[in-house]
Amino acid sequence: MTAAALIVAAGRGTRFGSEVPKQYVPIAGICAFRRSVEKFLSGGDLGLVQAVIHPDDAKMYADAMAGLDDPRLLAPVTGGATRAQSVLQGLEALSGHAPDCVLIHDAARPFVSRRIIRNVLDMLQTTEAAFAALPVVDALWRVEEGAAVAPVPRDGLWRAQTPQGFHFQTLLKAHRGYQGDAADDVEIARAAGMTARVVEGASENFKITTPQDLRRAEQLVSVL
Ligand SMILES: Nc1ccn([C@@H]2O[C@H](COP(=O)(O)OP(=O)(O)OP(=O)(O)O)[C@@H](O)[C@H]2O)c(=O)n1
Ligand SMILES: C[C@](O)(CO)[C@H](O)COP(=O)(O)O
Repeated sequence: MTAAALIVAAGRGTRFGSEVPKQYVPIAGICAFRRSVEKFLSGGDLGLVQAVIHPDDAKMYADAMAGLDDPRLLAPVTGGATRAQSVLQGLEALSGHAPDCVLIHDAARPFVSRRIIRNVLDMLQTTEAAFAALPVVDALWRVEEGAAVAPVPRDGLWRAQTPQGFHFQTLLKAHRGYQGDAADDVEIARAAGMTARVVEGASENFKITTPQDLRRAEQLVSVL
């Protein structure tokens, strides 16, 4: 089974709020985007790695990936205004290479492990879609005006992460037929009738969304 990774990095990081988009902000000298790309290039199970970037970021991308001379890393393509559009652009770019499956990953999740990548790939041997996620363990409350108003049952609730893996042709067809944005690619796959199975993620595989997440990333790197 041939596999490609698609790493989406065309977002603007509005919640993070820095001038440099969060995926290019250094974490102990190496940005999240490069850390993510390196993780998928290591281990040798991904035949191709396709990055999707914002049209304004070509120079930052070149600087971030400087010295990464792995022929499996394809030239980046530009994304769109929504994450779903960016993924579709990446899938179209990969379609000429016709991989059997694709693992889609947020550039902003730099601490994905080899274990998770391997387990998502392994799950794709027996199912058409598989994604990393963690079960919700805390009590959930609906809060209004700063006060708890109703408990929300947490049974069966999982927090989605990436990578999210799919049989390539089925996902490409699903994306081409999908209108609007989506929380993630599992939503698009399910809308097309695919079954998506869960693989255990990890708390370290968090997404850098706010400046607080960057501080957490710096702390994590300091103890690795
Ligand atoms: N149009 C978009 C939007 C998002 N992404 C990517 O999707 C991943 C997850 O998205 P998120 O954390 O929401 O990133 P941003 O959209 O950049 O953040 P924000 O919503 O705060 O603006 C990121 O790696 C981001 O670069 C993308 O490629 N294209
Ligand atoms: C795809 C994702 O990372 C799954 O957790 C997530 O949906 C990305 O964006 P969000 O806007 O932070 O939900």
